Amino acid sequence: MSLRRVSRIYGEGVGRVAALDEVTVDIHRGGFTAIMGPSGSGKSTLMNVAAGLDDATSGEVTLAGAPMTHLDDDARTTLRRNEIGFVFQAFNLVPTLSARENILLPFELAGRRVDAEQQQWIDHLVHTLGLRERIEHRPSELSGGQQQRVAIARALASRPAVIFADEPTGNLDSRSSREVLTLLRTAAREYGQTIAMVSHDPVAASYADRILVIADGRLVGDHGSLTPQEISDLLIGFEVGAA
Ligand SMILES: Nc1ncnc2c1ncn2[C@@H]1O[C@H](COP(=O)(O)OP(=O)(O)OP(=O)(O)O)[C@@H](O)[C@H]1O
Repeated sequence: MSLRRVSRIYGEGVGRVAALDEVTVDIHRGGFTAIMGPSGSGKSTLMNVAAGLDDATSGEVTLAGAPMTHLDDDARTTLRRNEIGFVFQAFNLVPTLSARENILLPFELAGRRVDAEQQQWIDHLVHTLGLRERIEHRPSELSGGQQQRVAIARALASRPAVIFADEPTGNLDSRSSREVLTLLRTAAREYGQTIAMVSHDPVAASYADRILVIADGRLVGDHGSLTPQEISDLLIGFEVGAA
């Protein structure tokens, strides 16, 4: 996935806000990238524009070889369904469906049948994520950590070009958080799954192999793997700098 001089401007005149200001970045295949920055710096906007949920005001977004910014709504929806997985803080599972049905939902929505190879992959995920015993349960019968594992299985099931995770551990206790972050890291390392995670949490970001820092809509930092302490120090620098 790549962004070339991508801007997203809201409002005009005195109310004009450049939520993204000429951001250029490549997110490499199989990488686990954390997107960090102060509140209001443009992280959600970056994710929404990269995922085609919001339009860039200018610049180019390319996803899985397709020029997202030049597609019509239908083509973009299809690209998003096939090539992007989402994991949110609030899990976003359908309460009336079982874990199994939630995992298969993207295939249903896309009108795609699950072939034998995909079924094998899904079975593997369910087993690896420790969900086998819980697969017929509804979300309300699962713990927060289990619900997030279902959401991760759902995102990984169709092997999308990229998974966007927005504060995926925001609602979890520290043990479940560690499990979920380890899973995301494993998905990138072992399955080559590209993951972009927005987080405020230096511990969460320390699981990533790359850390992007956004401030005032601009990309101001691009680092390899860092410790939680190094990440905290980095962010304090920007909070102070922005004040
Ligand atoms: N629909 C909108 N209309 C006007 N301004 C907006 C809109 N959405 C976002 N903004 C502004 O764009 C800037 C970036 O917002 P964004 O939500 O991307 O930040 P963020 O880094 O995700 O923040 P947080 O960490 O608090 O979630 C902010 O100044 C915000 O007020």
